[in-house]
Amino acid sequence: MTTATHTETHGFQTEVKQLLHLMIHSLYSNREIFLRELVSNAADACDKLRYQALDNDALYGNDSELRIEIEHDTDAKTITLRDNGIGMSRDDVVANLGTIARSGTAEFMKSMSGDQQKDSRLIGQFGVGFYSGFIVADEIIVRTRRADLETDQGVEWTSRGEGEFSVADIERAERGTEIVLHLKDDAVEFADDHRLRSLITKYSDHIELPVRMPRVEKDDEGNEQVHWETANSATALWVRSKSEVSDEEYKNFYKHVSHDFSDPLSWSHNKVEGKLEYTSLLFVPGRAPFDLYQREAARGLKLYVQRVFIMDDAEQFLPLYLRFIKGVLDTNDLSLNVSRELLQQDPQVDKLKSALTKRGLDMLKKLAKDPEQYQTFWNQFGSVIKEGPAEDFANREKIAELLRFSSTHTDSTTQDQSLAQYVERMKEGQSKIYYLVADSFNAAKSSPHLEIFRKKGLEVLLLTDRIDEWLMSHLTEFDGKSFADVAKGDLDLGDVENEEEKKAQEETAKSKEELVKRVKEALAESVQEVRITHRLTDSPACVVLPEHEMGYQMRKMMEAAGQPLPEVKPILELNPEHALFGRLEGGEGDYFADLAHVLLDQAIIAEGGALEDPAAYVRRLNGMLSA
Ligand SMILES: Nc1ncnc2c1ncn2[C@@H]1O[C@H](COP(=O)(O)OP(=O)(O)OP(=O)(O)O)[C@@H](O)[C@H]1O
Repeated sequence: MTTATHTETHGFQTEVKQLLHLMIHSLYSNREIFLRELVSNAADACDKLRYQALDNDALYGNDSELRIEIEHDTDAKTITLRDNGIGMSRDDVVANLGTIARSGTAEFMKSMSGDQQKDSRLIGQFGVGFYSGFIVADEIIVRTRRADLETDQGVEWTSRGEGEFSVADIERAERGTEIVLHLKDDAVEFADDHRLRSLITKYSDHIELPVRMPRVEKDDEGNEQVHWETANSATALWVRSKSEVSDEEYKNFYKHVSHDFSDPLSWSHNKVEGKLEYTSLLFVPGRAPFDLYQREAARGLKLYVQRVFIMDDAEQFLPLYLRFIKGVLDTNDLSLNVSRELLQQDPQVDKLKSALTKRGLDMLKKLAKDPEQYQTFWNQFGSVIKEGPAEDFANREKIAELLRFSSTHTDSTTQDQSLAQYVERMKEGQSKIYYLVADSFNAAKSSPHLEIFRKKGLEVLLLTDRIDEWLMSHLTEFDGKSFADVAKGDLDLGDVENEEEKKAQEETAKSKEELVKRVKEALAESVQEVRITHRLTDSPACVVLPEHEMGYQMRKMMEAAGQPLPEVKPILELNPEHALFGRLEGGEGDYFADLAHVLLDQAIIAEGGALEDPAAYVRRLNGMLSA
């Protein structure tokens, strides 16, 4: 019996309390994952010890055979997990087993709806980790000692998972951690040899460390003898050859490295020998984590050097736009004593990064062959991929092949059209890929700029993600075709229009020169130019921006980021076929000026723009309506 001294009681951080509460609701039918989570932690603790022992062999003491042990006691209704890994100090225990370090967790949990709270896949993405023990236990006792501390610096942590825990100092001869789960009455089924063995095979087979369980045998004299026997295959999964690993094993391994509860969408396992020597196992998750857009969120691969675990979240090996990829990199090209700092200077890192980037892109290209799976991927991660062309110029063509868009071809919000499909559908004489950027799908779909394109049967990509304009400013061409924003510059439909049409348009423009001049005078400072257009069929007017001007979407983003921008005046284009154009031609004095202003303001509104003086617009319009 250990004597506990200096007992203190602490409250759990609010996030932990919320998590414990949610877990009970959402994870009931997934209860067995507690074993996977605790074994993962134990394996991580052994990995950390092995890594630290590279510089300090003394940490092993007289026990260098790293292992995990699991035993149960049916009568006492307990399961005990033990590891001889790195262990924890008292401060570590309070910090690690009383809080959730991941930032944004509290906000995310608050934002979850009732149904979402019951969705195990959502709650699973926190990495419920250690706390999952409380799905099956109504009391957990942790006894631990950090490998570099003396035997009198052991710690005992106890909690019933109800808001608080206590910690005390204990004497502990062994380093590492022991976790005793006192099972709830409805979870005693887990205190069973057969059940535990099958769970270990299911979840922990691929862990390189032996997971051992006791087997009681009677010797010749009838005395009970306990043999510890390894219950998993204890070979790191990525070391095995592809043909030996089943899909089920890959999926379980993904859950181990990612702490995700859902299956991955796809994976890519490669062993490379030659100039670079590495094994990589990369996964595409099925669902985006809540902190995908938070700068400080953990990302990156689990890094091993010659099979020794070096660090989690090694972010140097993949570009940001592939930050959702999870997995393992095991290489012989780095030295065992690499640290995060050293990684930044090592030239091998860049080579590995470009190799893994290629692997990642190839994996996505393959995934794209299954349109349904790829759509799931795109809906979750598409806007991250859109960061690609700006970040990774060298791979921009490959990235462009992976992009999916909404388009006038489908007129649906689903982004499912590739550039290759667009190019295939291009009309004879069409040389450009047309696109339109707007704030929302509806604004895009009914933009006046599309009128002529619809009339001529020309497809236009409809871009409504915040990042789209940024994306398009980094994509210059695809398959030899350049991109053209339909709301910027002069309208150029190339050879889709014949010479006669062009000539007729020029003539109309010429004959209306006088009117254009009058409108320009009436609008004075509000526009930089007025011209006649044939872009429009139904609308009387639209505004366009000069070819190289920043679009409205990007302006809004820059302004929101506190970046002041010089004002740009729009170009107003008028539709000579429209009835209101006829009114303008016949208009005089105030009526003429009011109508010119109303047409300009309406064009800005249709564009999703904000009027500088909305009240003036309303006044003018009402004046005209009641005239
Ligand atoms: N068996 C163990 N030995 C040593 N430290 C442990 C052990 N189990 C947990 N810990 C420590 O407690 C921390 C919190 O564990 P928990 O499982 O809650 O989250 P995590 O493993 O960090 O996160 P995630 O599960 O999302 O990866 C771990 O990071 C580790 O530092």
